Amino acid sequence: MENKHPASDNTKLTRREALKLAGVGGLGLILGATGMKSLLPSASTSEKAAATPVLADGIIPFYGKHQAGIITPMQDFICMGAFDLTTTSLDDVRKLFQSWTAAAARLTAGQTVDEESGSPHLPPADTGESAGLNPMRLTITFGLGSSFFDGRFGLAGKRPAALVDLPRFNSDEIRKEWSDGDIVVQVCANDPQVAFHALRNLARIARGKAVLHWVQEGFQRTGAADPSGSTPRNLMGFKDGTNNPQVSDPAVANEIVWVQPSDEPAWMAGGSYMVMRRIRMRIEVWDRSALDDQENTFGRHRDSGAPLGKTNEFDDLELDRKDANGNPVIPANSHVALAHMDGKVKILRRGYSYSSGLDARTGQLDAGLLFICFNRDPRKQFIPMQQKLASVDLLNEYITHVGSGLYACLPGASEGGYIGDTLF
Ligand SMILES: C=CC1=C(C)c2cc3[nH]c(cc4nc(cc5[nH]c(cc1n2)c(C)c5CCC(=O)O)C(CCC(=O)O)=C4C)c(C)c3C=C
Ligand SMILES: [Fe+2]
Repeated sequence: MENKHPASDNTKLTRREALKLAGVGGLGLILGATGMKSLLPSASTSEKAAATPVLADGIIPFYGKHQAGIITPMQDFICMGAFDLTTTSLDDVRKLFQSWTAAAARLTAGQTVDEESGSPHLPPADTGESAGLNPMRLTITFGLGSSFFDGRFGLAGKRPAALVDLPRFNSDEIRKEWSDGDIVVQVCANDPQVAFHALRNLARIARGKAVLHWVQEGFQRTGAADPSGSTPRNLMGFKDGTNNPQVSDPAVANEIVWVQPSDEPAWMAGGSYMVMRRIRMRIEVWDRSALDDQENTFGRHRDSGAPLGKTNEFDDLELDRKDANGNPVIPANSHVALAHMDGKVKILRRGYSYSSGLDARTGQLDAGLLFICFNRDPRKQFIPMQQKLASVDLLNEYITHVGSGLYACLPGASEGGYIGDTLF
């Protein structure tokens, strides 16, 4: 995860500015042949032909070797949902993914979900709430849960060995309503309405074939609130994401995130495994604990984000450093000391804070971390790491895992193909 927030992501051009820039041509704006109808509110036909600008900064290409939304630098908002298939026909599943692929390509390019029929007697193709909006770096990422391979579609033999049922970890209080699902769709954007619009329209397309099982939303501080793009803070007040691997380096991404052609099965090459954990924080208890307890819990200073005993956020973690009494400066059961895994096991974290009102039973805030990570093989990465954390992490006093899912995120699709075409 990179922590730079391009300030331009939040720059919405007015129609006049967009047309002006389009006239300049070749200076950062691309004129998309497919058009950007939803970007410009009502334009005359001649204007549309002359200027259908694509805001280079607002668009993340949908097609490619890998799905977007995995090593993509994080957007400000997430709206993700899991679907359960109601059809038992593989042909229906294929058609669903073909329709979703076409819709996702349009939406991420800032277009409506489909062409309108023009008939006032039919429901509009698009629900309309993102009309005129910049796509705001929208990405849509699809994954398959283990239940997808349960035999309904004749694909049981194709289930990846890495797509295990996650074990029950110490202190888990996992609830079905926030867990699993046949298919997961992760939607991220720098605008919550753009993200919601995409998931809602994908759910509409799925009608008769799949229904939503859960929807979870998350946020971090926006690029507008922190144009410098420093590491975002979680709801416990600590910088979260500092020591994420530098996946802009392809060698690092191939090692940690992407399933390689040499890995099994072949149809997952270029894909990745996503773990989702809804982790509730006992915020009220945390807020009553002393600053030094908080810092010992994470093993980092709250203000700077530096490892305990150091000054700067990106200073090296030196876990064997001792104080004058011979005790580790960073407690051995602190979160970072454990999650570091001796530097041998790494994951790519891409989580968001969530806030879901009040728990009516306790009168406490229902808030925490929608933890999301990507890894090449969860049996070697997430699972051993979480086993270690679940057993002794000081952070466990303040958190509970209440939702869970593991999904095989398919490789990317090329134009003319569809997400899932390597499998069905
Ligand atoms: C199994 C993986 C992890 C879970 C679950 C997890 C939960 C969790 N983490 C924080 C806050 C922080 N985590 C930090 C570092 C960090 N966390 C993980 C893994 C999981 N975290 C890793 C691999 C690392 C990096 C370790 C390293 O090598 O340095 C930090 C420190 C800053 C940073 O590097 O990001 C914070 C803060 C919370 C609040 C949480 C559950 C609610
Ligand atoms: Fe962590």
